[in-house]
Parts: sequence; C-alpha cells; structure tokens
Amino acid sequence: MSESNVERINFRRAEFLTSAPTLAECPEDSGAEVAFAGRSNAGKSSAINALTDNSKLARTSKTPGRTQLINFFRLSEQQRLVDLPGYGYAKVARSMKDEWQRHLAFYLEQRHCLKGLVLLMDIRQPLKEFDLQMLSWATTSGLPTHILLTKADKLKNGPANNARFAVEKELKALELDRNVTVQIFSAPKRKGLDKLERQLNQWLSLAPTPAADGAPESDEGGEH
Ligand SMILES: Nc1nc2c(ncn2[C@@H]2O[C@H](COP(=O)(O)OP(=O)(O)OP(=O)(O)O)[C@@H](O)[C@H]2O)c(=O)[nH]1
Ligand SMILES: [Mg+2]
Repeated sequence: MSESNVERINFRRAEFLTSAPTLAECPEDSGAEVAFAGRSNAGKSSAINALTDNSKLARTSKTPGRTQLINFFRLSEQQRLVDLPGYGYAKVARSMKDEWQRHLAFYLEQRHCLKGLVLLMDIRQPLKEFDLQMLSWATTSGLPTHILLTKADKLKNGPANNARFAVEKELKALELDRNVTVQIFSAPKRKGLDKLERQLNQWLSLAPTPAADGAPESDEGGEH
C-alpha cells in the first residue's frame, strides 16, 4: 500500500485495554493488532511508552521478566498494540517457559487480526536462540516482522550501523529475511520513532488493500 492512503494513527491516544494471563483470554479477534515481542529486558515496554509518549502506560523495569501478562493497549475501537511478556527470564521454570512458548506460537500463527510483529533485540546481543525461533514462526506463518535493535544509545553511530548490517546479513544467510525489516532504535533518545510509526501506520491501516487488477489477494504465506 502506498503511504499516501495510509491513515496516521495518533499513538498518544493509546489507553490500557486489558491484561490477559493466557492468550486464550485475549480480546475478540477483530480489527488490527501489532504485537511487541522480545527477550526479557529488550525494551518492549519502553518502546511502547516512547511511541505513545506516555511513560506510565506500560510498566518498565530493571528486573527482567516484569511484564508477565499479555497487555493490550487500545489505539482506536479496532486497533491495538500488544506488549507480550519477555522470554528468556532465567528464574522462570523451564516448564513455564515451554508452556508460554506454545501459547506464543499459537497466537502468532492463529490470530487473524495480528498484522505484524515488532521484534525487539538489544543491539549488543541480537539474534539469540529465541529471536530466531520467533522469526522462524513469523516467516512460516507469513507474518511480517519489523526488528528494532534497541538501546542503540549504548553504541556510537558507526558501530550501531554495523550491527544493523550484520543482522541483515545473518538473516539473509539463514533465509529468515522474507518480509523482515530492521532498524536501529533508542527509547530514551527517541531515535527511530518515525520509522517505527510509519511501519505501524501501514500495518494497522483498516483500509482494505486494493488487489492488483481486481484479482483476489493471494493466500500464499499464511493467514495474515
Ligand atoms: N539505554 C537504554 N535503556 C533502555 C532502552 N529501552 C529500555 N531500556 C531499559 O532497559 C530496561 C528494560 O526495559 P523494559 O522496557 O522494561 O523491557 P521489557 O522488554 O519490557 O522487559 P520485560 O517486561 O521484562 O520483558 C529498563 O531499565 C529500561 O529503562 C533504550 O533504548 N536505551
Ligand atoms: Mg515489559
């Protein structure tokens, strides 16, 4: 879709909608939703707060694993952001992690209103095992993914750009680059916010996608 017919969402209007302890208790599967995922401490809640310009919206913490519920934020009647709990938190029992990963896979593969995934990784330690797992689920289910390399303020510009190129190169080598974009991000410096907003506006747009030549849209790649 060209940018000109994409509605611009006022992210500052975001409000807390609900917390779900499991994905089975999510709000109704309608409208458009974008989920923020990533390892514990990657900066998911901080990115949502920067985007919505509301430092109190999503709880952030120095203690990894703070976000334990799936938190839904309402942008409009039919548009939502989702803060998924971090994974990779060492103090969570293995069985709980496995259970959570099953829920997550189900959510990514089955949720019709899920239009895109924002996958956050600390720019200093990208593409860990679970990041690759998420990318693999997303690519197989045709879910577009936008990677935020967070905490870029911890690096100078040169090394930050090199880190981005290295991630892009590795994704290509692993054949996980289909429908995946990568950008640098910093919540405290508000760096990369415009780019993130553009991506979210596009994914969350409720305008029907005009099919080329009136042909029905291809199903290739999955449900989303
Ligand atoms: N320097 C810097 N610190 C950040 C940035 N983003 C987040 N942080 C810090 O990293 C820590 C974790 O941030 P959160 O936003 O709570 O991380 P999360 O991914 O929501 O973590 P969980 O809820 O545990 O999964 C906090 O101390 C944040 O202040 C960033 O872009 N730069
Ligand atoms: Mg969090």
